[in-house]
Amino acid sequence: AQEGSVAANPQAEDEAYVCPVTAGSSQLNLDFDTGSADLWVFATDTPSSESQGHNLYDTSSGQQIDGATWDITYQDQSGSKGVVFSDTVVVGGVTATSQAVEAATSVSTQFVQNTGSDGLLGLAFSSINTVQPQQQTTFFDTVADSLAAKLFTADLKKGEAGSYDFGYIDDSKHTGDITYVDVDNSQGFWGFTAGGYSVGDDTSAGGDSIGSAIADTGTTLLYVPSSVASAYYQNVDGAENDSSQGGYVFPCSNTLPDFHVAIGSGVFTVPGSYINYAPTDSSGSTCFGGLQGGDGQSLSIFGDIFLKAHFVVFDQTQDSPRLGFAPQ
Ligand SMILES: O=C(Cc1ccccc1)Nn1cnc2ccccc21
Repeated sequence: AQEGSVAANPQAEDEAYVCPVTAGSSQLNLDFDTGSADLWVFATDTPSSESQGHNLYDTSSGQQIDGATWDITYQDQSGSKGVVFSDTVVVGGVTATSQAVEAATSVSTQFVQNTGSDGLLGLAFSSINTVQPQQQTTFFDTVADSLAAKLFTADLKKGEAGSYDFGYIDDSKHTGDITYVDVDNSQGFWGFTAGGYSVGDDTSAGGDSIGSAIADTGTTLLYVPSSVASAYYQNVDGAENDSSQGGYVFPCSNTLPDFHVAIGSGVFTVPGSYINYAPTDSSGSTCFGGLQGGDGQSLSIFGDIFLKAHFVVFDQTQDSPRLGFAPQ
């Protein structure tokens, strides 16, 4: 049975986390993304005007899947599209022998400009993989039956390398028990229900329930209902929701309160320091919040700001999928 571990390296400001992957004969740094299900890469097929500064997948090592194409657009309207090869993909020693590697023939500017990432490795459910006419499986689904245990874990960290482990739980990476909750994968995501929340020294996480949420390593920040974000920033002097800056900003001199959320039988805390995401300009006087209100959508996105404060188990060992959360 296979098991393995790979480093998750933070990009600037923990905007994303990239992991070393071997695809065929190529070494790539890919953004592991539990919010999507395509493994796509910058490749020798990618126009050179779009691929400068990126490591490239050499398509000559793979077998092109005849007629297969893909096209993905993310929530922020970034995206890419292309053709598909079958090749060997190795992550932390775990080998997928016939993995669909989606080579980009067109990539949007957000990805072109982020030269620290050579593509994405989707870890959501294969039901939302975009390859047509025949849908392909994620890396995890491709290797799942060969793993010692059908699960992977994410141990992202603030400002330092964490890890993704496949096939086993490393109990040295978490303190306390793992709290498991049911997953609703009907939309292809690692969906769960978040309960009440509280702010600062009140660790009760009572109050109104946050509701439907997804665990999304491909999203940088933590997006909650606008009422929750408003209640949080009431506790921050000088905070304002500035649409021209894209959301809540506040004077960087603030010490931000912790944010607590009930999930299953547990209460999970995001330290206030994690919610002071980054300065909005070089003067460093105004800072952008790591906790933001969703743009009216009913789905909360528990992105890296939340995930990097915890050890998270993405578990398909049971008849139905589940998520496990533990303090790190
Ligand atoms: O798109 C999202 C947020 C989202 C909103 C609603 C439903 C599901 C996910 N995350 N994401 C996941 N991978 C990404 C890659 C680029 C940009 C955003 C990305």
